[in-house]
Amino acid sequence: MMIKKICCLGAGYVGGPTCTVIALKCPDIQVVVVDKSETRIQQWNSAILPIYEPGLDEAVKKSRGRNLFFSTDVDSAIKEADLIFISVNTPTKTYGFGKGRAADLRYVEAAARRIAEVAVGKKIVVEKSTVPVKAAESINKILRANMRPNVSFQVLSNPEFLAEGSAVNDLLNPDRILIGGDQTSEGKEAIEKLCWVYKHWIPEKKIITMNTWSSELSKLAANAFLAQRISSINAISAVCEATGACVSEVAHAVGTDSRIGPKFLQASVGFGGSCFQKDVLNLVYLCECLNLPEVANYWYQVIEMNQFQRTRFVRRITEKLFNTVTDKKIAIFGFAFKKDTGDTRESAAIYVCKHLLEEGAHLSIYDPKVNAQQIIHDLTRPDITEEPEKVLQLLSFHQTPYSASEGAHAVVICTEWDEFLHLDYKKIYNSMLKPAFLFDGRKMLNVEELLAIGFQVETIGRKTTRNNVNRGVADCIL
Ligand SMILES: NC(=O)c1ccc[n+]([C@@H]2O[C@H](COP(=O)([O-])OP(=O)(O)OC[C@H]3O[C@@H](n4cnc5c(N)ncnc54)[C@H](O)[C@@H]3O)[C@@H](O)[C@H]2O)c1
Ligand SMILES: O=c1ccn([C@@H]2O[C@H](COP(=O)(O)OP(=O)(O)O[C@H]3O[C@H](CO)[C@@H](O)[C@H](O)[C@H]3O)[C@@H](O)[C@H]2O)c(=O)[nH]1
Repeated sequence: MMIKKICCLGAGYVGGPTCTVIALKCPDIQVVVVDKSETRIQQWNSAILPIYEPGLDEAVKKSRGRNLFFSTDVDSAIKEADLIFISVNTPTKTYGFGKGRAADLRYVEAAARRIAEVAVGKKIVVEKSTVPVKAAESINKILRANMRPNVSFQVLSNPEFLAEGSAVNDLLNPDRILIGGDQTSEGKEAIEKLCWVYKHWIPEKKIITMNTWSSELSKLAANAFLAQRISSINAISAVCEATGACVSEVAHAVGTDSRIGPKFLQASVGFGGSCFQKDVLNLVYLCECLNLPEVANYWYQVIEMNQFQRTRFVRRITEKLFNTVTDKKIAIFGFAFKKDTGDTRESAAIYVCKHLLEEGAHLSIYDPKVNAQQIIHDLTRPDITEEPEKVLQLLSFHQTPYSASEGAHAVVICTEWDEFLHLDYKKIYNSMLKPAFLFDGRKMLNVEELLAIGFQVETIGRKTTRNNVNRGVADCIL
């Protein structure tokens, strides 16, 4: 039996783009992406997709209605599919045992129970969501305890490594595809079938197979290593700011060691996104449960350093603005957790804004892909503020960075959108109150040009005040 029909439970940032690329590259396979959210499915079937990813619109248009379908009819899709991806959300638990640490597996469990209830025939169930080690075993138990007669299941782990903002490209040209499964003949047969799907466009040597637990742990380990690199360079950025060393130069020098490599050494206001914090915490909780407190503490430091970096940045803003931001207008450039996405989950901007709002600053916010409704949602959440009404009065939203910065005391760059590289900063400077401050949380702008315009510039990982320029520190070109 080859795979003719695939169903994916969860039409989110992973399920949508992943299935779009499978449908694009496997015209012989019918792919149905289902979700319990009617709104999300309606958006996938409309001209304006629920998520922004470069290249996604075109890819969806090519396959939708041909061999790619988005539907809320979960049961029919499960029944008809040979292979079912579980691509539902696995957020950090906000209640009960493991609160603030463990992954909340209720959506994965609900998906498994639905599959068990309605599936007929032989099915391969593929865990694509990021989960703790041994989640596949739990899925297996749920399926077997509830399955109908004459049904058989094989559960595989196939974690996803795409990054938002480059999802389509990552899916088309992944570094590797990882598939874990039972090392039995049935397990190996299921692995082969999933390999066959990927081999439509991915060279065989990039497809790695292993046991299920290794595969599950590899996903958590990969994200922990990536997040750790960012926390490491951010820790060094604090030393740079205190000494006059320049973090870009240090990162360059460190990254040219071929054993270390240059990627993921970009110091910033802190990492965001739905994955890094959640998955590192997931690993921390796993270690705690395995009675490995030293290992848990080791990885927890990655999160603590990230929180320190965000707080440190806001403290620096406040200090430079003469120790008060109350009633001052501050323009926030960028709200997404990174460029080329409209996603704001765990964005550093949320925490920067939270602290500034607590100090009573007026924030005028501009982001090319995040709408006002989303920002209001993020900044009035109960974990961010106890005074949502007050927060609403302190916020304004803008269609251009120019209107956001008009009459402002400071501009704060939170997201590294390319368009911020090409703005008319002279015009921005002229429209601001003086002294005009610019805080570059992404270390993306040319400090010398901004200083020449007249800005007071503060950037991550470098001393940049005029005094320092005179002392020659401004030689550090970003
Ligand atoms: N976002 C990323 O870049 C990324 C990358 C790699 C891995 N992951 C992992 O992939 C998983 C999904 O992440 P995401 O960002 O796509 O999440 P998401 O929140 O964007 O999407 C999940 C979707 O699943 C739906 N859903 C939940 N339970 C369901 C059910 N029982 N039946 C049908 N639909 C259901 C939700 O309505 C939602 O639309 C997570 O485990 C995440 O850690 C995410
Ligand atoms: O040198 C760097 C690189 C990234 N970041 C920040 O780190 C966060 C995460 O960025 P990135 O990893 O590019 O995006 P994600 O979409 O979160 O992707 C990560 O998380 C996904 C979900 O698990 C994985 O699939 C990907 O492989 C992994 O890169 C963002 O806030 C970035 O701005 C930095 O501050 N410095």
